[in-house]
Amino acid sequence: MTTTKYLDRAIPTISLADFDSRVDEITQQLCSAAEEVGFFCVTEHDIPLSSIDEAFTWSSRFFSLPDEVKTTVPFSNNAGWEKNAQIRPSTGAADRKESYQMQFGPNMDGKWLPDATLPNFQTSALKFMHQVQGVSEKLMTCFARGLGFDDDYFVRAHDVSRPESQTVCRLLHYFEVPSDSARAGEVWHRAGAHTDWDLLTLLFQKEGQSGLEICPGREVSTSFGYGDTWTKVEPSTNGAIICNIGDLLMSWSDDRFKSTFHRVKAPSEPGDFYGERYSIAFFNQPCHDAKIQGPKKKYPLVTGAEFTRNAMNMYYPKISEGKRQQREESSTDGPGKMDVGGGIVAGVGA
Ligand SMILES: O=C(O)CCC(=O)C(=O)O
Ligand SMILES: [Fe+2]
Repeated sequence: MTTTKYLDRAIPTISLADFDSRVDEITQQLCSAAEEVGFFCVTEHDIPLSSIDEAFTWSSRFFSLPDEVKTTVPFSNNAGWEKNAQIRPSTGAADRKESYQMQFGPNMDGKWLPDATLPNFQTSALKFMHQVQGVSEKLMTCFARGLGFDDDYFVRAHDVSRPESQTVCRLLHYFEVPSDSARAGEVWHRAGAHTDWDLLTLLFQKEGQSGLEICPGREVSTSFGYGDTWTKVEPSTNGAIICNIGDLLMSWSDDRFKSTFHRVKAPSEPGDFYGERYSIAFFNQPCHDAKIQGPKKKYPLVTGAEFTRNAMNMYYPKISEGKRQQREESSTDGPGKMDVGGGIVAGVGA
């Protein structure tokens, strides 16, 4: 087995305290973090730690439900539940996890469980999502300023009160990995290396549940290759939000801001975390009718709907190959590796 090469890279920590009076300073810090690493940590963001803890409690309540219940809200159109069904082009195999994607508007029709099944879940989830949207809007304001757009430019394009909204909050649950999996010759992908294809991702992790790693160095949003030297991003202990630039903001900034490859490593080396792992990712997706083009017009103008479709086309052939490969593997490994969620999960902003 090969040993992972690691490099300590500093992940900038940026405080949003006194946002209105410090907006220029924060803009400058965010823009340089986005230009250099593509990942940064946001503190003093006004979401209380208790709300984040509560969101994780709801998440574990949701995932503790029997699969027969969760399968009544199956994944389609970027909303709903899937299990072992997301295939990454970088690995060609399914991530061993389950996820539940929630949106703000009509895309969730039929995708919320009835209140009798999980009382107050929908209300609590939407409350948390609006809090995260609030932080996203501050970051969007700064990135708009940094690029010379008017302050509301990105906020308008990501208006979650419109039916055209595509923004997604994704609850994630990675399964425990058997500690002898490497010896048994098995590879348990948690989240294979990828970039997110949204504007900006806000990620909540749980203390002690490590595994997130980044690999900076991508120069243009149209390239797929990434290096082999990783940097660990440890979960925060104080409610800090880990944020990363997605492909959409990379192309919308004419490649000035970097959408960085990252993964949740399949544990295989001493010190890796093998236990079950929960995280929550909030993907800021453009409204269908948003018009996307950077200030220097490096890439042709596309709408939010077209951008998502182009991203799907770029990944889809590789995903299909992966699906075939997974089917072949499943036929020798037995039912443990079959999709429960069914179908290919793509176009999820990640
Ligand atoms: O679970 C994590 O920590 C990261 C998840 C992620 O990168 C994604 O879902 O796009
Ligand atoms: Fe991601």
